[in-house]
Amino acid sequence: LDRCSLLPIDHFFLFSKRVITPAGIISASVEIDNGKVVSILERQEAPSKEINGVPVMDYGNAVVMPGLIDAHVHLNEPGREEWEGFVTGTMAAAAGGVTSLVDMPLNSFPTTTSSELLKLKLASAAEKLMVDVGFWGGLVPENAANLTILDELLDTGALGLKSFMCPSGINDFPMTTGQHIQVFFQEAALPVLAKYGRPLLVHAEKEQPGVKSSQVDKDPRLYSTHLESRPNSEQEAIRELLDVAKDTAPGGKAEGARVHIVHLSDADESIQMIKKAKAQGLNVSVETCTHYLAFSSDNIGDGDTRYKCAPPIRSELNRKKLWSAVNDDFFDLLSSDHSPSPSDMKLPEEGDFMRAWGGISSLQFVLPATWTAGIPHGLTLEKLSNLWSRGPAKLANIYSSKGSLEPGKDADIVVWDPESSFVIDENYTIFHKHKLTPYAGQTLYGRVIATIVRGQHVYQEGHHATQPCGKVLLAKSTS
Ligand SMILES: NC(=O)N[C@H]1NC(=O)NC1=O
Ligand SMILES: [Zn+2]
Ligand SMILES: [Zn+2]
Repeated sequence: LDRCSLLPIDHFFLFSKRVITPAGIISASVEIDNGKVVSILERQEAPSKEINGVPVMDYGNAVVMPGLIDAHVHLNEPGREEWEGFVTGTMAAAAGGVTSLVDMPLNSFPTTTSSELLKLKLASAAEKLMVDVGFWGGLVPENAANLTILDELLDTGALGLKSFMCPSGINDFPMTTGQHIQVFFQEAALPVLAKYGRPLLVHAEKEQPGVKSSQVDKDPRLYSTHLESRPNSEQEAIRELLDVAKDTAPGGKAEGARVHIVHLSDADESIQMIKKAKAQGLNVSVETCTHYLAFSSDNIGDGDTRYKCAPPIRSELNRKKLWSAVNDDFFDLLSSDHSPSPSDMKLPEEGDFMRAWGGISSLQFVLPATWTAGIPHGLTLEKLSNLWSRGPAKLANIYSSKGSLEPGKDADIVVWDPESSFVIDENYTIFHKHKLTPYAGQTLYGRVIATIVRGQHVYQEGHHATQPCGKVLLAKSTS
């Protein structure tokens, strides 16, 4: 018995009337053998129970789609596994239809800022993964001017680098100022980023002088106190970052280097600047997160720190503008920025927004939450799939093997029912280590029926495979 899968067979067909392929949504049978998609054949009705002795799983009208790839997750292990960890994090991912994720270099201790520390991560992840997991390396002042350390970190397989332009909330992951990033980019864009073809991811927010201190007299239980402490926190950081990235355009001095802006919340000035940069050919990409598309400051109650994150969730008007940007194909991908903490660090009793941990717990819910928030805005299944699978696979450079359903690629699949709703109540199993989440109590559309990682049914209808058989996703070294 193969305990990696709830369906211990290597070779099988999936049938569904809604298979999401790069060529559109078709009624088809998908043949899977030895972890790979072998063929996708259009057919209107399910074949019989077997084809030449090979079993057929008939999923009827459920959607068969590439598994989600969440390129922005904090699993916090080693060092802070009491916050989340590889086991609970990847179980939640599997339950939510996420077949690969990329772990952030911070909130774990130590942070992932060198080859040795990445190896420590890899050792710590071994035999705990229910889905496939890659790793971003950290760019911090200490290594930003050390090309040898960065080269080794990428050579060991970090999928790219990530840095913060504001305090990260974690003392051992210090911020890189615009100045640091400028120097780093001048020195390393070609020999490090372009050499490996890997992106620099940036948390693009800047603290505004005087703003924080002007908040001290305000009521910390009001969401507005948090929101107004970071009013235009993204714009100035993005302006500086785009200035640094100007030579990434074709023919530019830094051609081949890529910059990615994580978790955009500001739908005004920041979007205009990024649009302009893209139009000028700069090699920049951008993500937003489900919580910015699902929630707005208008509906956050006093003291409800489950919603505290940075950049902050902004107004309802801003949320609508983010959806317009989704509809205009402005975003390259969506992510969770799952950044949980022990519940007491969210200060649920005091409800103090200024002192509570900033980070939202969401990994298990991003598929139904994105879909539910998107329905009134005309979100299509194909767009959802592109934003949650193709886009992140391209960012992480794993699109040759993942991120779409095509013959030859990994059979990473989520089977789900967009029309079926469920309530996240006390009867619903949350696999995150800590159950505090702003999605609690919500009714969401989009029940996950099965999650398949490289041909293995790792999750089906509330149950996980008994053995974690996820792989680490290491970038190929250039040598
Ligand atoms: N350290 C950390 O995970 N910070 C994350 N949390 C959040 O809300 N935004 C972040 O960048
Ligand atoms: Zn961030
Ligand atoms: Zn993050």
